[in-house]
Amino acid sequence: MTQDELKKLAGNYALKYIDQDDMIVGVGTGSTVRYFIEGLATIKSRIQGCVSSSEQSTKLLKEFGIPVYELNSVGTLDIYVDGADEINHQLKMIKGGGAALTREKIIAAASAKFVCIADESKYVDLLGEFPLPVEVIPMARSYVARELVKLGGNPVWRENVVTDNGNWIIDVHNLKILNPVELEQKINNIVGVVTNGLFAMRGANELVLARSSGNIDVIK
Ligand SMILES: O=C[C@H](O)[C@H](O)[C@H](O)COP(=O)(O)O
Repeated sequence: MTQDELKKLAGNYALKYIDQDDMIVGVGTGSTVRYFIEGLATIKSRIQGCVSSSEQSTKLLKEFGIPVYELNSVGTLDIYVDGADEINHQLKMIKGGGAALTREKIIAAASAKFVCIADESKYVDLLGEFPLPVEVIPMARSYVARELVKLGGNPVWRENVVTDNGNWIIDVHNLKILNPVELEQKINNIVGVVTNGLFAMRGANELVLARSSGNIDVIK
């Protein structure tokens, strides 16, 4: 199966988590989530709506006629479904390849359960081969980059990308992330960092993993 077919398989499988009527579902961003949103559209009469993690997902949800709510107007969400750029065996992730990391992290924090949907290529032993995205306040870009070098990384500014929050992204290459929780905290403590793409303090609760064979494994 192609990677795209596997993403679709994982996205459709996650519909099983919409197991009550009138749920408000937290939705992530990206090409895997796109399939989940397409699936949600087929059961939209059963849900109340969604909270969206990006302008891109909001646009798609609205095109499908799915109501989109502000996070501030709803309570704790039962479920948040999102993809990942890398996920390890402890279900800690690197996210933000699509620059949506900050809103994603906020909705994940405000949700009771985080279900990650991914194809097998995302499942890794050690996080860090995928460059770690860091969202920064624009004026802090060079300062933050110098601090990231001190942490052993090779920061590269993702030029021409502005996040939904009006900020910039630095991708940190060559990090061997042996302690994701510690690194997440250290990077978040650099002044000028909005957040970084390590989802380690709050990882996923379940991973819906589409194996290249076409089988789905649910890892908890
Ligand atoms: O900012 C983007 C998000 O963190 C995505 O969840 C992540 O990049 C995975 O996206 P995709 O499903 O397109 O690989």
